[in-house]
Amino acid sequence: QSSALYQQLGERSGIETIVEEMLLGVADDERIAHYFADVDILRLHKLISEQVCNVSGGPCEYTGETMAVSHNNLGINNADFNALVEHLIAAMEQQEVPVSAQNELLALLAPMHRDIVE
Ligand code: HEM
Repeated sequence: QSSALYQQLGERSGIETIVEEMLLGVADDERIAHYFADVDILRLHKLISEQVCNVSGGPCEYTGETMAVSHNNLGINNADFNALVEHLIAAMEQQEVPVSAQNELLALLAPMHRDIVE
């Protein structure tokens, strides 16, 4: 049984759209785009979609690396983290995800901050 949050995010296809929009925003944001210059974006899209699906209570397994390993030595700071979150919020707004569900997802991602930011 999938969670209410997973459903409010639009299930698998809604989540894939949200993550795609987020990555498009990131790619267009000179504050943080440079981090992604040499990254396989299709793979990243797949992995972040899996992860969002999984943490939101959907029927997905996350097959990527831990957040600590994958962000190790990238030098990501608080402002970078907040910039990416801005694009995530904008993408959820665009998909008309209710604000309460947006906040629920952000609360589930927040604990990852300590593994991502240096
Ligand atoms: C809650 C916030 C974030 C989540 C959920 C997240 C999630 C992920 C995931 C699932 C991966 C793939 C892991 C793997 O390769 O197996 C990844 C990789 C990556 N993330 Fe994040 N991330 C977040 C924040 C950030 C921020 C703020 C930045 C930089 C501004 C960033 C930059 C990167 C880069 C550059 C990679 C690719 C690393 C590589 O392939 O060498 N991430 N992230």
